[in-house]
Amino acid sequence: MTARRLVIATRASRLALWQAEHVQARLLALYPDAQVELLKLSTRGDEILDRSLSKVGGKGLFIKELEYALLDGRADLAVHSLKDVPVDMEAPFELSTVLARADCRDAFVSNDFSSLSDLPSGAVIGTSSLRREAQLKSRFPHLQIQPLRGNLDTRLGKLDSGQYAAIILAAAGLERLGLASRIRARMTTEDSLPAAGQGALGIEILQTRSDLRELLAPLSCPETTVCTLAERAVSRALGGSCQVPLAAYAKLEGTQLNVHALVATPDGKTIYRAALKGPAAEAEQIGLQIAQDLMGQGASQILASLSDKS
Ligand SMILES: NCc1[nH]cc(CCC(=O)O)c1CC(=O)O
Repeated sequence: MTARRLVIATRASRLALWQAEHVQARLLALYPDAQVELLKLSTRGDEILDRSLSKVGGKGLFIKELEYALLDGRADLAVHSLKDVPVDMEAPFELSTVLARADCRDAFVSNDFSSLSDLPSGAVIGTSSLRREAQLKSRFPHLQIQPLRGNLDTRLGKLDSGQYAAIILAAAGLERLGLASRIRARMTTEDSLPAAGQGALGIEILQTRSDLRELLAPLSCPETTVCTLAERAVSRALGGSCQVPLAAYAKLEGTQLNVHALVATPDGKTIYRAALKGPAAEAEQIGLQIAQDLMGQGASQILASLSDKS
């Protein structure tokens, strides 16, 4: 590899910067002669902190500005939390690389309680994720859910100011920011099935950049790639967005992929679950079959009623 310059587009939040710097460090370790720089951008998703994201247009909000930078050549690659990358990425963009996953579980964070089962009736839990809300309401119907927006530091600040008895956050984000000590309990995937791609990082490039595809290949984690292929296939087949309480989680067991998914009503009163094991080589097919299973159970009505409202 000859010396060259690479620019990484990133959001400017502390978590996004950690992720971009992680990719920067991995690239520099591989290509010590390269010059790897960060281009920090503000996205609409970062600017809209007062309204529920599900009402203002969903996940793409966090990545558009980064894609403009790829298009006009200001940046070569964009680093994202895979969870925030729309499942229907289209030409000229490509999800070229999925890196090794950190803990994909949701974390229970509280100053006063050590787990969800310790919370008294009526206690207020902060989360703006419909997926977390539906699963919480189903498992702990005596708790109250209140919206919680903002970056990780903002959300922790709101917990500390006493507005919530507890909040639910992705364990991976807290770990990356050195905040793992705030985690009181990691929720089992039975109690809170994660979002497709949770805990993994994805790199986006222009499809025309086969030079980059090769250069980034050593960063790819084959296990995480295959798991998230299945998870994102479930989400894609269900027209997944953050307007829908939808979870998908895959685990690699030898050569077999074990995939679990659910679709719920936001009140948690109905939860359709599906699971399927199959050869890892058929990851996307397994995801598709799970989505069909969920649709057959009744998920299609939930999806239709939620899209009517938006
Ligand atoms: N929805 C925002 C978001 N996107 C990625 C993470 C954390 C890191 C990850 O899951 O990869 C978070 C925060 C959270 O859900 O608590």
